[in-house]
Amino acid sequence: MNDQYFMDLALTLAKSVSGQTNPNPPVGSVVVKDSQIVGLGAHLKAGEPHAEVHALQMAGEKAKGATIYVTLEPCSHHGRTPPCADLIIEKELSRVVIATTDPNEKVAGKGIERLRNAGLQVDVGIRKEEAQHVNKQFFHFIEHKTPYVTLKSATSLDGKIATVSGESQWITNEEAREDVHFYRHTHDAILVGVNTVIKDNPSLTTRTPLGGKNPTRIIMDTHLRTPLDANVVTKDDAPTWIVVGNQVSPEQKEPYLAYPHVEIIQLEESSIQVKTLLKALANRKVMSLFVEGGAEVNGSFLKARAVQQIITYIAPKLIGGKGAPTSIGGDGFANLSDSLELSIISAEKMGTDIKIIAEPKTI
Ligand SMILES: Nc1c(/N=C/[C@H](O)[C@H](O)[C@H](O)COP(=O)(O)O)[nH]c(=O)[nH]c1=O
Repeated sequence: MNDQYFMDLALTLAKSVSGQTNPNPPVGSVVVKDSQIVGLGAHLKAGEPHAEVHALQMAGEKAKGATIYVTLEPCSHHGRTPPCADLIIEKELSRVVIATTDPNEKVAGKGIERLRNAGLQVDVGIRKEEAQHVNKQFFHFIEHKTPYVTLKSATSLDGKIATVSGESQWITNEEAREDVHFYRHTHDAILVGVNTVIKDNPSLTTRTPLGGKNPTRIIMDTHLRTPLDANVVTKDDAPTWIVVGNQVSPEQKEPYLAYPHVEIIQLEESSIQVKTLLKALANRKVMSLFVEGGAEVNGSFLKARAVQQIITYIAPKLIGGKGAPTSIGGDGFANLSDSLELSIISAEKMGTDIKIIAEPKTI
């Protein structure tokens, strides 16, 4: 047995609650005494006990003299729950192993300092990269005060998202389409352009075999063309925010007031700038955004370089056609040197299709 073994278990617990702890980070914790696991836990929901509290509750008396593994530095400030650092001291553990420190400059290092001042041995950095990956949405939001953006595309092998006649359902297979719903569950909001609403009339809800959290539906719709009979308007299984430009009149907005779950967010500018949109969403505590297209919307996010993760599903079929749309439209980059350089994080078969996860190269 070693520290990595127990931290891997804590990370598995943290990964398992991705998407349900927002606006808090997903955290996992394991308590070990004489190489025996005596307690484990994860933070299950914002406002409820932190992972350490669950693990220490399970450990009971065995916590005395034990080691606690936690994927994120124990909190030292009074949030909606008392500080975990104080609880660890009170339960008289002897050692604390932390994967990564808190990115929030207000609290970074304070929990560690308090634990060391109380005489506990504290080791930091076991499985640091993995923990930062588990918390990537939360860390990005804290550091940049703007939502973590995942751009998703589903294309044919020749990069098309529809035929020249506009037919698009379906290009990728059942398994790939179900996989998309996992990302809907783990992101606070999902965004599509009004053309996708008009063409596909999507519901944008999370439909996995066991359900899942529905993200807030965001429609980029400068001139408010979202049809009143669209699913995102008539169905209230998730909030719908329609983002419009400053030329939309009160009369145009009035019919949407009949739908309590629909809200119109009017920006100061005539055409929606991605950066302004993201700021407005961050102000509404949207920490993560899943962009499902279409091509023009994807093009605007690419141009703004406002993308942290790209998920592409590729089906083994060729569609062709000069006029058939590809996954990223817009103006694009005239010079190759301006293209967005990526790192391929993973490439895996998904039934007959391929799923590729990529991230922009860190500058
Ligand atoms: N055309 C394809 C996709 N098309 C994605 C479009 O955004 C489509 O409108 C929404 O996925 C529909 O949402 P909902 O199911 O009604 O909630 N996405 C895919 O993953 N594969 C494809 O083949």
